[in-house]
Amino acid sequence: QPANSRLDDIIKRGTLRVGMTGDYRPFTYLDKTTSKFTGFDVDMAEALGKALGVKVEFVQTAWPQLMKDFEADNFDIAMGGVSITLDRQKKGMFSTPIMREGKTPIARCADKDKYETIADIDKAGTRVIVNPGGTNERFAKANIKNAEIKMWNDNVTIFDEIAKGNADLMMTDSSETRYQQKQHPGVLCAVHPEKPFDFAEKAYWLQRDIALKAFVDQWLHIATEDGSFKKIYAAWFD
Ligand SMILES: O=C(O)C(=O)Cc1ccccc1
Repeated sequence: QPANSRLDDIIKRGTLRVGMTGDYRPFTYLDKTTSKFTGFDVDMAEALGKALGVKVEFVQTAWPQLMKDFEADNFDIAMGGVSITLDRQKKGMFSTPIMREGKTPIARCADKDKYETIADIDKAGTRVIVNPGGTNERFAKANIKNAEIKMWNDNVTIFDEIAKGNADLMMTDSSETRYQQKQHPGVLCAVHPEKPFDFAEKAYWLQRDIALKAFVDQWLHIATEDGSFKKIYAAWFD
C-alpha cells in the first residue's frame, strides 16, 4: 500500500467527501428548503463514514458536471445511483456493484402497451423525455432516430411532464421506473422493468486509490453478509 493513500488522507482529515446530485429518488434527494440530502445512498454514505470513523460531507454535483467535478477532485467518492461506465472507469475506480439495472420505459398507464420495444418507441410523433448528462441521455441518443427527444433538466419534475401529457415516456433505470410508478399510482406505469433493454450496474465511483477501493469493497461485503445492506435497501426500495 502506498504511503500516501487517499484512505489514509480521509482518516487523517476526519471527513469523507461524498458527491451526489440530489435529484435521483430514491438514491439521493436534496430538499431545497432544508438543504438536506436524503435517500438510499445517503444512508449508505453515513454507514460508510461510520465504518471509516469519519464525518460525511455531502458535495452537490449534477449529472452534466459529474465528470468535471470528479476530475477536479471535489469529492472522494460519488454516490447516488451512479452507473458503472468505462468512461468513468478511465478516471477512477468503481466499488463492487450494488445493484443490477437497465433502461426500461415509464409511460402513462393508458399507453403502457404501446411502448414494449425500442421499435415501438422510436416512431415519429412519440415524445421521449430525457434528463441530460448521464447514461439516460447516452442511451436515448444511441437508440432514438425517429421519435422526438425532449430534454428536461430537472430529474425531479420530469415524471410530472409525462403525467401531464407534455411527453409520452422516459427510458431510465428500472429501479427508478419502479419507484416512480409507486409515486404516481395509476397514472405512471413501469414497462417490463424486469426485462431491461440494456445492462448496467450501480456502484460507488471513487478516486483512484487501491486502499480506498479495498476498504469500500470490504465494507460492502460485510454489509451484505450481516444484513445491514438489506435493511437500508428495504427502507428505500421495497
Ligand atoms: O449516469 C448515470 O450514472 C445515471 O445513473 C444517470 C441517471 C440519472 C438520473 C436517473 C437515471 C439515470
